[in-house]
Amino acid sequence: MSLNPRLVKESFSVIEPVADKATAYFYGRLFAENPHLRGMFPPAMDVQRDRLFSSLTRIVWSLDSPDGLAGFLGQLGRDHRKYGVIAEHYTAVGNALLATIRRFAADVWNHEIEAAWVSAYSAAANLMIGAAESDAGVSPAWWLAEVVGHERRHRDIAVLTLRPTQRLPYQPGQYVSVQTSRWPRVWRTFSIANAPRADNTITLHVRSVPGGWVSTALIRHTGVGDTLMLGPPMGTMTPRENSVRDVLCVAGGTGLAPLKAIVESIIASGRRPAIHLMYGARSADELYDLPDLIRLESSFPWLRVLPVVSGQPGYEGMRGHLPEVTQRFRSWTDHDVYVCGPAGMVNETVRRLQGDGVPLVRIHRDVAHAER
Ligand SMILES: NC(=O)C1=CN([C@@H]2O[C@H](COP(=O)(O)OP(=O)(O)OC[C@H]3O[C@@H](n4cnc5c(N)ncnc54)[C@H](O)[C@@H]3O)[C@@H](O)[C@H]2O)C=CC1
Repeated sequence: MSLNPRLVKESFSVIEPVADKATAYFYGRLFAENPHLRGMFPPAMDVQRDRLFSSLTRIVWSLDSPDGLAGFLGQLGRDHRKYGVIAEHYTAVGNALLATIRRFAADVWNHEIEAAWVSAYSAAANLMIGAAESDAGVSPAWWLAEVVGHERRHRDIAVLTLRPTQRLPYQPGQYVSVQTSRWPRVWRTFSIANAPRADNTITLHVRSVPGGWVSTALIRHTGVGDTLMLGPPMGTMTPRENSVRDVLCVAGGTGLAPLKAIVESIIASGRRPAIHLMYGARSADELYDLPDLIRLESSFPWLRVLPVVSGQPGYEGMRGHLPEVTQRFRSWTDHDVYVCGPAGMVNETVRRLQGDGVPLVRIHRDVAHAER
Protein backbone atom coordinates (compact mmCIF):
# COMPACT_ATOMS: atom_id res chain seq x y z
CA MET A 1 0.00 0.00 0.00
CA SER A 2 1.52 3.35 -1.01
CA LEU A 3 1.42 6.44 1.18
CA ASN A 4 -1.65 8.61 0.91
CA PRO A 5 -0.79 11.87 2.72
CA ARG A 6 -4.11 13.51 1.82
CA LEU A 7 -6.22 10.91 3.64
CA VAL A 8 -3.94 10.99 6.66
CA LYS A 9 -4.05 14.80 6.85
CA GLU A 10 -7.83 15.02 6.40
CA SER A 11 -8.54 12.54 9.17
CA PHE A 12 -5.89 14.08 11.41
CA SER A 13 -7.46 17.53 11.08
CA VAL A 14 -10.66 16.05 12.60
CA ILE A 15 -8.64 15.10 15.69
CA GLU A 16 -6.63 18.31 16.12
CA PRO A 17 -9.45 20.22 17.92
CA VAL A 18 -9.74 17.39 20.49
CA ALA A 19 -6.01 16.76 20.79
CA ASP A 20 -6.02 16.71 24.61
CA LYS A 21 -8.67 14.03 24.82
CA ALA A 22 -7.11 11.99 22.03
CA THR A 23 -3.61 11.96 23.57
CA ALA A 24 -5.02 11.07 27.02
CA TYR A 25 -6.93 8.20 25.40
CA PHE A 26 -3.84 7.10 23.48
CA TYR A 27 -1.70 6.78 26.61
CA GLY A 28 -4.55 5.19 28.61
CA ARG A 29 -4.92 2.55 25.92
CA LEU A 30 -1.17 2.04 25.49
CA PHE A 31 -0.64 1.43 29.22
CA ALA A 32 -3.79 -0.70 29.64
CA GLU A 33 -2.62 -3.03 26.86
CA ASN A 34 1.08 -2.86 27.76
CA PRO A 35 1.43 -2.17 31.50
CA HIS A 36 5.18 -2.85 31.37
CA LEU A 37 5.65 0.30 29.25
CA ARG A 38 4.35 2.65 31.96
CA GLY A 39 7.69 2.55 33.81
CA MET A 40 9.46 4.05 30.78
CA PHE A 41 7.51 7.31 31.13
CA PRO A 42 7.67 10.01 33.83
CA PRO A 43 5.07 10.01 36.62
CA ALA A 44 3.45 13.23 35.32
CA MET A 45 2.48 12.88 31.67
CA ASP A 46 1.40 16.43 30.73
CA VAL A 47 4.55 17.49 28.85
CA GLN A 48 4.83 14.03 27.31
CA ARG A 49 1.32 14.38 25.90
CA ASP A 50 2.10 17.76 24.35
CA ARG A 51 5.29 16.39 22.85
CA LEU A 52 3.57 13.39 21.35
CA PHE A 53 1.00 15.57 19.69
CA SER A 54 3.46 18.15 18.41
CA SER A 55 5.67 15.39 16.92
CA LEU A 56 2.63 13.74 15.36
CA THR A 57 1.47 17.08 13.95
CA ARG A 58 4.87 17.73 12.44
CA ILE A 59 5.01 14.22 10.92
CA VAL A 60 1.50 14.35 9.46
CA TRP A 61 1.92 17.81 7.91
CA SER A 62 5.36 16.90 6.48
CA LEU A 63 4.24 13.68 4.77
CA ASP A 64 4.53 15.47 1.41
CA SER A 65 8.19 16.41 1.95
CA PRO A 66 9.92 13.06 2.48
CA ASP A 67 13.48 14.41 2.78
CA GLY A 68 12.80 16.76 5.68
CA LEU A 69 10.57 14.14 7.29
CA ALA A 70 13.22 11.42 7.04
CA GLY A 71 15.75 13.71 8.75
CA PHE A 72 13.31 14.50 11.55
CA LEU A 73 12.30 10.84 12.07
CA GLY A 74 15.93 9.75 12.03
CA GLN A 75 16.72 12.18 14.86
CA LEU A 76 13.59 11.11 16.73
CA GLY A 77 14.50 7.41 16.39
CA ARG A 78 18.05 8.01 17.65
CA ASP A 79 16.71 10.15 20.50
CA HIS A 80 14.29 7.40 21.59
CA ARG A 81 17.22 5.09 22.36
CA LYS A 82 17.72 7.00 25.60
CA TYR A 83 14.27 5.86 26.82
CA GLY A 84 15.18 2.22 26.16
CA VAL A 85 12.78 1.99 23.20
CA ILE A 86 13.25 -1.13 21.04
CA ALA A 87 11.65 -2.22 17.76
CA GLU A 88 8.78 -4.20 19.34
CA HIS A 89 7.55 -1.12 21.23
CA TYR A 90 6.64 0.45 17.89
CA THR A 91 3.98 -2.23 17.33
CA ALA A 92 2.37 -1.44 20.69
CA VAL A 93 2.45 2.31 19.97
CA GLY A 94 1.10 1.77 16.43
CA ASN A 95 -1.86 -0.27 17.72
CA ALA A 96 -2.75 2.34 20.34
CA LEU A 97 -2.37 5.16 17.81
CA LEU A 98 -4.61 3.49 15.25
CA ALA A 99 -7.25 2.74 17.90
CA THR A 100 -7.14 6.40 18.98
CA ILE A 101 -7.51 7.81 15.48
CA ARG A 102 -10.25 5.35 14.62
CA ARG A 103 -12.17 6.48 17.68
CA PHE A 104 -11.68 10.25 17.41
CA ALA A 105 -12.09 10.43 13.63
CA ALA A 106 -15.02 7.96 13.71
CA ASP A 107 -17.26 10.28 11.66
CA VAL A 108 -14.99 10.11 8.62
CA TRP A 109 -13.36 6.70 9.19
CA ASN A 110 -13.29 4.05 6.44
CA HIS A 111 -11.04 1.23 5.18
CA GLU A 112 -9.07 3.52 2.90
CA ILE A 113 -8.21 5.91 5.72
CA GLU A 114 -7.22 3.00 7.94
CA ALA A 115 -4.91 1.67 5.20
CA ALA A 116 -3.39 5.15 4.72
CA TRP A 117 -2.61 5.41 8.46
CA VAL A 118 -1.18 1.87 8.61
CA SER A 119 1.20 2.56 5.73
CA ALA A 120 2.20 6.03 7.02
CA TYR A 121 2.85 4.69 10.51
CA SER A 122 4.86 1.69 9.36
CA ALA A 123 6.98 3.87 7.04
CA ALA A 124 7.64 6.32 9.92
CA ALA A 125 8.36 3.53 12.44
CA ASN A 126 10.74 1.80 10.02
CA LEU A 127 12.70 5.03 9.53
CA MET A 128 12.96 5.53 13.31
CA ILE A 129 13.94 1.90 13.96
CA GLY A 130 16.50 1.93 11.14
CA ALA A 131 18.09 5.16 12.40
CA ALA A 132 18.23 3.84 15.99
CA GLU A 133 19.83 0.57 14.84
CA SER A 134 22.54 2.24 12.79
CA ASP A 135 23.22 4.69 15.62
CA ALA A 136 23.58 1.85 18.14
CA GLY A 137 26.80 0.74 16.45
CA VAL A 138 28.51 4.11 16.68
CA SER A 139 27.08 6.17 19.49
CA PRO A 140 25.86 5.79 23.09
CA ALA A 141 22.09 5.99 23.76
CA TRP A 142 22.81 8.78 26.26
CA TRP A 143 25.80 10.55 27.79
CA LEU A 144 26.79 11.21 31.39
CA ALA A 145 28.11 14.71 31.95
CA GLU A 146 29.74 16.30 34.97
CA VAL A 147 28.82 19.87 35.89
CA VAL A 148 32.11 21.78 35.81
CA GLY A 149 30.70 25.31 35.94
CA HIS A 150 27.52 26.80 37.41
CA GLU A 151 27.06 30.59 37.25
CA ARG A 152 23.90 32.20 38.50
CA ARG A 153 23.56 35.24 36.22
CA HIS A 154 20.08 36.35 37.36
CA ARG A 155 17.51 35.16 39.90
CA ASP A 156 15.99 32.86 37.26
CA ILE A 157 18.90 32.28 34.88
CA ALA A 158 22.03 30.15 35.17
CA VAL A 159 24.82 29.30 32.74
CA LEU A 160 26.03 25.72 33.20
CA THR A 161 29.15 24.16 31.74
CA LEU A 162 29.18 20.36 31.45
CA ARG A 163 31.86 17.86 30.57
CA PRO A 164 30.41 14.71 28.96
CA THR A 165 32.37 11.57 29.89
CA GLN A 166 32.39 10.45 26.24
CA ARG A 167 32.86 12.54 23.12
CA LEU A 168 29.64 14.36 22.21
CA PRO A 169 29.63 15.29 18.50
CA TYR A 170 27.20 18.06 17.52
CA GLN A 171 26.65 20.91 15.10
CA PRO A 172 26.51 24.55 16.30
CA GLY A 173 22.85 25.48 16.83
CA GLN A 174 21.74 22.00 17.96
CA TYR A 175 20.18 21.13 21.32
CA VAL A 176 20.33 18.24 23.77
CA SER A 177 17.80 16.85 26.22
CA VAL A 178 18.83 16.84 29.86
CA GLN A 179 17.75 14.69 32.81
CA THR A 180 18.66 15.38 36.44
CA SER A 181 18.80 12.74 39.17
CA ARG A 182 16.09 14.68 40.98
CA TRP A 183 13.47 13.88 38.31
CA PRO A 184 14.09 10.46 36.75
CA ARG A 185 12.65 9.96 33.25
CA VAL A 186 11.85 13.67 32.87
CA TRP A 187 13.84 15.14 29.97
CA ARG A 188 13.92 18.79 28.85
CA THR A 189 15.78 20.27 25.92
CA PHE A 190 18.38 23.06 26.03
CA SER A 191 20.50 24.44 23.21
CA ILE A 192 24.23 24.07 23.31
CA ALA A 193 25.48 27.65 23.57
CA ASN A 194 28.95 27.20 22.09
CA ALA A 195 30.70 26.02 18.96
CA PRO A 196 32.40 22.61 19.46
CA ARG A 197 35.40 22.88 21.81
CA ALA A 198 38.60 20.85 21.93
CA ASP A 199 37.95 19.87 25.58
CA ASN A 200 34.45 18.47 24.74
CA THR A 201 32.72 20.75 27.31
CA ILE A 202 29.37 22.32 26.46
CA THR A 203 27.56 25.32 27.93
CA LEU A 204 23.79 25.60 28.47
CA HIS A 205 21.70 28.71 29.24
CA VAL A 206 18.85 27.82 31.58
CA ARG A 207 15.94 29.97 32.68
CA SER A 208 13.64 28.53 35.33
CA VAL A 209 10.06 28.58 34.14
CA PRO A 210 7.10 28.37 36.56
CA GLY A 211 6.41 24.69 37.25
CA GLY A 212 9.54 23.76 35.25
CA TRP A 213 10.92 20.74 37.10
CA VAL A 214 14.16 20.32 35.22
CA SER A 215 15.00 24.02 34.74
CA THR A 216 14.37 24.73 38.44
CA ALA A 217 16.45 21.72 39.49
CA LEU A 218 19.28 22.85 37.19
CA ILE A 219 19.27 26.38 38.58
CA ARG A 220 18.58 25.84 42.27
CA HIS A 221 19.59 22.29 43.11
CA THR A 222 22.56 21.56 40.87
CA GLY A 223 26.20 22.45 41.44
CA VAL A 224 29.74 21.76 40.30
CA GLY A 225 30.55 18.05 40.64
CA ASP A 226 26.97 16.84 40.00
CA THR A 227 26.25 14.47 37.14
CA LEU A 228 23.51 14.92 34.52
CA MET A 229 22.31 12.71 31.68
CA LEU A 230 22.21 14.05 28.11
CA GLY A 231 20.36 12.75 25.07
CA PRO A 232 21.81 12.91 21.54
CA PRO A 233 22.15 16.35 19.89
CA MET A 234 19.19 17.26 17.67
CA GLY A 235 17.95 20.14 15.55
CA THR A 236 18.47 21.57 12.10
CA MET A 237 19.11 25.27 12.75
CA THR A 238 22.81 25.06 11.88
CA PRO A 239 24.98 27.66 10.08
CA ARG A 240 25.04 27.73 6.27
CA GLU A 241 28.72 26.98 5.83
CA ASN A 242 29.12 27.91 2.18
CA SER A 243 27.16 31.14 2.35
CA VAL A 244 28.89 34.42 1.54
CA ARG A 245 26.10 36.56 2.94
CA ASP A 246 26.18 38.79 5.98
CA VAL A 247 24.33 37.46 9.01
CA LEU A 248 21.51 38.65 11.24
CA CYS A 249 20.80 36.84 14.52
CA VAL A 250 17.70 37.76 16.53
CA ALA A 251 17.86 36.33 20.06
CA GLY A 252 15.03 36.60 22.62
CA GLY A 253 16.09 35.79 26.21
CA THR A 254 17.75 32.39 26.57
CA GLY A 255 16.96 31.84 22.89
CA LEU A 256 20.42 33.43 22.62
CA ALA A 257 22.05 30.03 23.32
CA PRO A 258 22.01 28.42 19.84
CA LEU A 259 22.69 31.76 18.15
CA LYS A 260 25.81 32.30 20.24
CA ALA A 261 26.99 28.85 19.12
CA ILE A 262 26.35 29.83 15.49
CA VAL A 263 28.16 33.18 15.87
CA GLU A 264 31.15 31.46 17.51
CA SER A 265 31.30 28.88 14.73
CA ILE A 266 31.19 31.54 11.99
CA ILE A 267 34.05 33.34 13.72
CA ALA A 268 36.01 30.06 14.07
CA SER A 269 35.44 29.26 10.37
CA GLY A 270 37.66 32.14 9.31
CA ARG A 271 34.85 33.72 7.26
CA ARG A 272 34.43 37.44 7.74
CA PRO A 273 30.77 38.29 7.23
CA ALA A 274 29.29 41.25 9.06
CA ILE A 275 27.20 39.77 11.90
CA HIS A 276 24.45 41.74 13.65
CA LEU A 277 23.24 40.09 16.86
CA MET A 278 20.04 41.66 18.18
CA TYR A 279 19.77 40.46 21.78
CA GLY A 280 16.47 41.17 23.54
CA ALA A 281 15.27 40.90 27.14
CA ARG A 282 12.46 42.34 29.19
CA SER A 283 14.82 44.21 31.57
CA ALA A 284 18.51 45.15 31.53
CA ASP A 285 19.36 42.66 34.30
CA GLU A 286 17.97 39.85 32.14
CA LEU A 287 20.63 40.55 29.49
CA TYR A 288 22.48 37.81 31.36
CA ASP A 289 25.20 37.18 28.77
CA LEU A 290 25.98 40.74 27.66
CA PRO A 291 29.49 41.00 29.21
CA ASP A 292 30.52 37.81 27.38
CA LEU A 293 29.03 39.02 24.11
CA ILE A 294 30.84 42.35 24.45
CA ARG A 295 34.11 40.42 24.90
CA LEU A 296 33.33 38.43 21.75
CA GLU A 297 32.53 41.67 19.91
CA SER A 298 35.87 43.21 20.89
CA SER A 299 37.76 40.18 19.57
CA PHE A 300 35.92 40.11 16.22
CA PRO A 301 35.45 43.54 14.63
CA TRP A 302 32.78 42.31 12.17
CA LEU A 303 30.37 41.44 15.01
CA ARG A 304 27.91 44.03 16.34
CA VAL A 305 25.91 43.16 19.44
CA LEU A 306 22.76 45.25 19.86
CA PRO A 307 20.99 44.84 23.22
CA VAL A 308 17.27 45.66 23.21
CA VAL A 309 15.08 45.97 26.31
CA SER A 310 11.30 45.76 26.07
CA GLY A 311 9.87 46.22 29.57
CA GLN A 312 11.91 48.86 31.38
CA PRO A 313 10.89 52.44 30.50
CA GLY A 314 14.00 54.02 32.10
CA TYR A 315 16.48 51.91 30.11
CA GLU A 316 18.89 54.18 28.26
CA GLY A 317 19.80 51.90 25.36
CA MET A 318 17.60 50.58 22.55
CA ARG A 319 14.05 49.97 23.76
CA GLY A 320 11.11 48.06 22.28
CA HIS A 321 10.05 44.62 21.15
CA LEU A 322 12.66 42.69 19.22
CA PRO A 323 10.62 42.03 16.05
CA GLU A 324 9.77 45.68 15.59
CA VAL A 325 13.21 47.03 16.59
CA THR A 326 14.89 44.56 14.21
CA GLN A 327 12.62 45.67 11.39
CA ARG A 328 13.18 49.36 11.90
CA PHE A 329 16.97 49.06 12.38
CA ARG A 330 17.75 48.54 8.66
CA SER A 331 16.87 46.31 5.70
CA TRP A 332 17.94 42.65 6.00
CA THR A 333 16.95 41.40 2.55
CA ASP A 334 20.49 40.29 1.64
CA HIS A 335 21.24 38.48 4.94
CA ASP A 336 21.19 34.94 6.27
CA VAL A 337 18.88 35.20 9.28
CA TYR A 338 18.73 33.05 12.43
CA VAL A 339 15.92 33.62 14.94
CA CYS A 340 15.39 32.02 18.36
CA GLY A 341 13.42 32.85 21.49
CA PRO A 342 9.81 32.70 22.71
CA ALA A 343 7.45 31.35 20.02
CA GLY A 344 5.48 34.63 19.76
CA MET A 345 8.67 36.63 19.22
CA VAL A 346 10.03 34.18 16.65
CA ASN A 347 6.79 34.10 14.65
CA GLU A 348 6.41 37.87 14.67
CA THR A 349 10.06 38.45 13.68
CA VAL A 350 9.77 35.99 10.79
CA ARG A 351 6.48 37.56 9.67
CA ARG A 352 7.96 41.08 9.59
CA LEU A 353 11.19 40.05 7.87
CA GLN A 354 9.25 38.14 5.25
CA GLY A 355 6.97 41.13 4.76
CA ASP A 356 10.09 43.23 4.12
CA GLY A 357 11.24 40.84 1.39
CA VAL A 358 13.64 38.46 3.16
CA PRO A 359 13.06 35.12 1.41
CA LEU A 360 11.79 32.43 3.81
CA VAL A 361 14.55 30.02 2.72
CA ARG A 362 17.09 32.39 4.23
CA ILE A 363 15.34 32.62 7.61
CA HIS A 364 16.44 29.78 9.91
CA ARG A 365 14.72 28.76 13.11
CA ASP A 366 14.18 25.52 14.89
CA VAL A 367 10.47 25.03 14.97
CA ALA A 368 10.22 21.97 17.22
CA HIS A 369 12.67 23.35 19.73
CA ALA A 370 11.37 26.93 19.81
CA GLU A 371 7.87 25.65 20.51
CA ARG A 372 8.71 23.33 23.31
N1 LIG B 1 17.42 27.89 26.94
C1 LIG B 1 17.59 27.48 25.70
O1 LIG B 1 18.53 26.74 25.41
C2 LIG B 1 16.64 27.88 24.60
C3 LIG B 1 15.48 28.57 24.85
N2 LIG B 1 14.60 28.79 23.84
C4 LIG B 1 13.35 29.46 24.06
O2 LIG B 1 13.62 30.82 24.22
C5 LIG B 1 12.61 31.40 25.03
C6 LIG B 1 13.31 32.29 26.01
O3 LIG B 1 12.42 32.82 26.90
P1 LIG B 1 12.79 33.99 27.92
O4 LIG B 1 14.25 33.99 28.24
O5 LIG B 1 11.83 33.82 29.04
O6 LIG B 1 12.45 35.29 27.06
P2 LIG B 1 11.55 36.54 27.45
O7 LIG B 1 10.15 36.14 27.61
O8 LIG B 1 12.23 37.21 28.59
O9 LIG B 1 11.64 37.41 26.12
C7 LIG B 1 12.86 37.73 25.51
C8 LIG B 1 12.64 38.78 24.45
O10 LIG B 1 11.60 38.40 23.54
C9 LIG B 1 10.63 39.44 23.46
N3 LIG B 1 9.29 38.81 23.36
C10 LIG B 1 8.77 37.90 24.20
N4 LIG B 1 7.54 37.53 23.79
C11 LIG B 1 7.28 38.25 22.66
C12 LIG B 1 6.17 38.31 21.74
N5 LIG B 1 5.07 37.57 21.91
N6 LIG B 1 6.26 39.17 20.70
C13 LIG B 1 7.37 39.90 20.51
N7 LIG B 1 8.43 39.89 21.32
C14 LIG B 1 8.40 39.08 22.39
C15 LIG B 1 10.77 40.23 24.72
O11 LIG B 1 10.35 41.55 24.51
C16 LIG B 1 12.26 40.15 24.97
O12 LIG B 1 12.96 41.08 24.18
C17 LIG B 1 11.79 30.27 25.61
O13 LIG B 1 10.58 30.19 24.91
C18 LIG B 1 12.63 29.04 25.32
O14 LIG B 1 11.83 27.90 25.10
C19 LIG B 1 14.86 28.42 22.56
C20 LIG B 1 16.01 27.77 22.26
C21 LIG B 1 17.00 27.50 23.24
